[in-house]
Amino acid sequence: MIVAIDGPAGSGKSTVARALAAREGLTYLDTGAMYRAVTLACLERGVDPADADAVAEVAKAVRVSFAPGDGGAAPRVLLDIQDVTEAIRTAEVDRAVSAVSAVPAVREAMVAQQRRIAEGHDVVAEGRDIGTVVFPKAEVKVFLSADPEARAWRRAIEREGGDPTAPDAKVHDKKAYKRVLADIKSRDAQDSARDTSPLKPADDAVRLDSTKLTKDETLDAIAALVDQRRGRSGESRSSTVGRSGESQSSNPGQKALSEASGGKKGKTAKRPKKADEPMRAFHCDFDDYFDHGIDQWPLPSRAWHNFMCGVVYGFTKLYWPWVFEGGEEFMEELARRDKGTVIVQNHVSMVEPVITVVWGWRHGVHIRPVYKKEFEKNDLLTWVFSRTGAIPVNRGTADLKMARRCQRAIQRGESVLIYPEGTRIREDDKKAPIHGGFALIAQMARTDVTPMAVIGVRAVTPDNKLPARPHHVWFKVGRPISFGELGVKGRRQQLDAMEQRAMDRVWRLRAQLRAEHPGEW
Ligand SMILES: Nc1ncnc2c1ncn2[C@@H]1O[C@H](COP(=O)(O)OP(=O)(O)OP(=O)(O)O)[C@@H](O)[C@H]1O
Ligand SMILES: Nc1ccn([C@@H]2O[C@H](COP(=O)(O)O)[C@@H](O)[C@H]2O)c(=O)n1
Repeated sequence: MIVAIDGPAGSGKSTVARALAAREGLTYLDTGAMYRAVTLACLERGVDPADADAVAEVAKAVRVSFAPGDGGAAPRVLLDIQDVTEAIRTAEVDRAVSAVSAVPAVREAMVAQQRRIAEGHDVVAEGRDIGTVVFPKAEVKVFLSADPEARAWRRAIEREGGDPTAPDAKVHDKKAYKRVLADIKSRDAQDSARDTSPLKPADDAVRLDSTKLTKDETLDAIAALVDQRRGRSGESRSSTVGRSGESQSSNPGQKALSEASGGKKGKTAKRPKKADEPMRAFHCDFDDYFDHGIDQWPLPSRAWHNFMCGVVYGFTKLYWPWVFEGGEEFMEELARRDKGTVIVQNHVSMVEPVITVVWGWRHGVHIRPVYKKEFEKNDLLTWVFSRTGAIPVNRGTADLKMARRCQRAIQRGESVLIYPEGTRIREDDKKAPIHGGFALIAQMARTDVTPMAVIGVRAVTPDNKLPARPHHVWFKVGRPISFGELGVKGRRQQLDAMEQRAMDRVWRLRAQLRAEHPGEW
């Protein structure tokens, strides 16, 4: 499902989209942040935002992506590998961004990146042209507006460090408020008047004016549309919304919104979460397998899983005789506790995740590898991945859905297997940037990170081509690292320290294995 939320600055798009994403398990896409990141790149490179050709070159050269924020906070914005989350929110970027975003080549580059990010995902995307251009077939389209004064008031309070959603919120600096109001009006005018993808409601968008609505009321109104679209219209939400200030229309979504915002108190019915519902044999989709514990799968699926793991276990033991040094202690430790761990390994081939999964299976431990969604080239492959207990990740986005699935798996006692190098590293001197999402997952699940290293696998496919050759494979299992032992305070600092410590351990374990088995890689 795609939920598109468009509207002018300060109307509440990001606030509502983030909350909706968390509530509905959707991937959140802040497209404004992408245009801001390109604008920052221009400013940093001394490119004049009015020079369309030079701006277009910058847009084509940079890659904007997202990484999960700390413990459910807003996603971090990455410009190539630089974290620009805070740097893109300055008044200087505010003033230049509309000129940059009006350049057609910039829009082309960003829209392509946005569609790529959303591929295969349930997404809530917010911006100016989501319902009209980026996702014209979005299942839910909302055009969220508010009076310019209300929007400037919110932004001014926010800039003073206050919370505009608090009941006693006040603007202290009236001059600053006037400057913000002028900036907002100028941005509205530029964004609405440009030739390419101007800010305007899609014909089939539901219009919602948040001037007199609270944040929760706005969220409830949009969530009601999502419910209606998902066929959950019989259920009512616990809170009600006030007047939207918009007239009724014949648009069915608008009607649903009017009903939702009509002031009638709904029953306090808790919508069952999909992951809590038992699975029914032969009535499950891929998501069911990703969302549920392997022990919760229907009997035929568990039987198939056991059969496959048994066959693969036997085959790998014979063809790639493998050992896990320190593996028995690790399994004993896992057996003593009720939570799983986040396993991180170096990545050389496709052999190590397979062996690690069946090694866990042999010990009665479910190890769920996280795999790139790009591998899902067709339904058959997705079927295979889903039945092995693997969990997909949409790389290049703040894939909170994956993070939450992993968190729940760990809390159920399963462990997750992550390759922070992201790609297979087959040369000694090749260094890949580390994807730190594993530390965040461990933090969300309040568990530890277990480093492991593997060698011997490069000789299985020496030219990175099939057929795979028989060869010995060695794993070394490190001691789980807890956040408490890092000796640092603060969520962000702990994440950084964990990423560094865990990967250093992986590489140290690999060096030890290589010393023990000279010539092996
Ligand atoms: N209904 C509301 N009532 C009061 N304040 C709100 C409401 N919705 C959002 N806010 C507050 O207004 C500010 C602006 O909201 P937000 O950043 O979500 O707007 P936006 O439309 O995403 O703006 P932009 O396009 O500039 O990113 C935030 O501080 C938010 O907490
Ligand atoms: N889909 C979009 C989103 C944003 N823009 C431009 O970026 C500016 C900043 O957006 P915020 O949501 O962060 O305020 C905005 O003023 C637009 O110029 C866009 O063109 N299309």
